[in-house]
Amino acid sequence: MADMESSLEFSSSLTSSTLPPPRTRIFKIIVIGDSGVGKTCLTYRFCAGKFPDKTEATIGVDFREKVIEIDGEKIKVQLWDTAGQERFRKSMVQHYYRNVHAVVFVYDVTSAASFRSLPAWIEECRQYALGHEVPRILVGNKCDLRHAAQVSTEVAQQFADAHSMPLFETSAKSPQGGSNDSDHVEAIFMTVAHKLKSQKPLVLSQPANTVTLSGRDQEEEPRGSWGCNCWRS
Ligand SMILES: Nc1nc2c(ncn2[C@@H]2O[C@H](COP(=O)(O)OP(=O)(O)OP(=O)(O)O)[C@@H](O)[C@H]2O)c(=O)[nH]1
Repeated sequence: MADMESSLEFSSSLTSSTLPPPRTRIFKIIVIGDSGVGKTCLTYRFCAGKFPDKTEATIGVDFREKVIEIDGEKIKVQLWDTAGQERFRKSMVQHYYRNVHAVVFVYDVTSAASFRSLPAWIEECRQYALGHEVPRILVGNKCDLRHAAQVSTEVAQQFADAHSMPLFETSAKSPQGGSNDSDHVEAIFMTVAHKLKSQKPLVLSQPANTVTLSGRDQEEEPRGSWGCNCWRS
């Protein structure tokens, strides 16, 4: 009996010490759009849960991460907040586009110019070989400034439909996402994460107890297809 107990003890300690740590999947999502549309505020809002006190133009790229749990699985959402200003993005741009799992295009609902720039941002994605198999969403930010809106929901929806993207209108600033009919920032990124999680095959992963600040050196794995625009939350 004593032998049996000690062998059980041995086998359980062997199991716990030899099992690899559980792996946490990482979803790399890049956020792009003109300077000033609110990319930093949106990513900060999702990761820190609040509107930042103060922001400055992003130089190169900033990373923000948040671990979320979906259906009992911990997933790391890694948001790459890219610089909108050309002079601050040139040297970094090729790094944004490596191993990307989803793209968030942002425009400012109070800036028609930022909306008109969207085709150029889509074209840049195409140049870096991000095709329609990579999930993309369109976000109209600053809905708390509806009175100053220059881009109507109808026009934005037509553009989104033409590019097979779901449209979300939100506010990084308002606690409730802007007006009553606006989307919550958290819900938008969670919707993207749910979609990515449901994709097969699996995406990047790492042991749960390691920290990654950059996705640059991670190996690429095949992605599933996600071309339809029918998954609005
Ligand atoms: N009213 C309002 N202002 C916002 C909102 N989101 C961002 N802003 C403001 O818009 C300005 C630009 O926001 P950022 O998040 O720095 O913009 P960005 O797109 O990251 O800009 P770059 O880093 O230059 O590419 C700041 O003054 C923010 O306070 C919003 O939802 N509502």
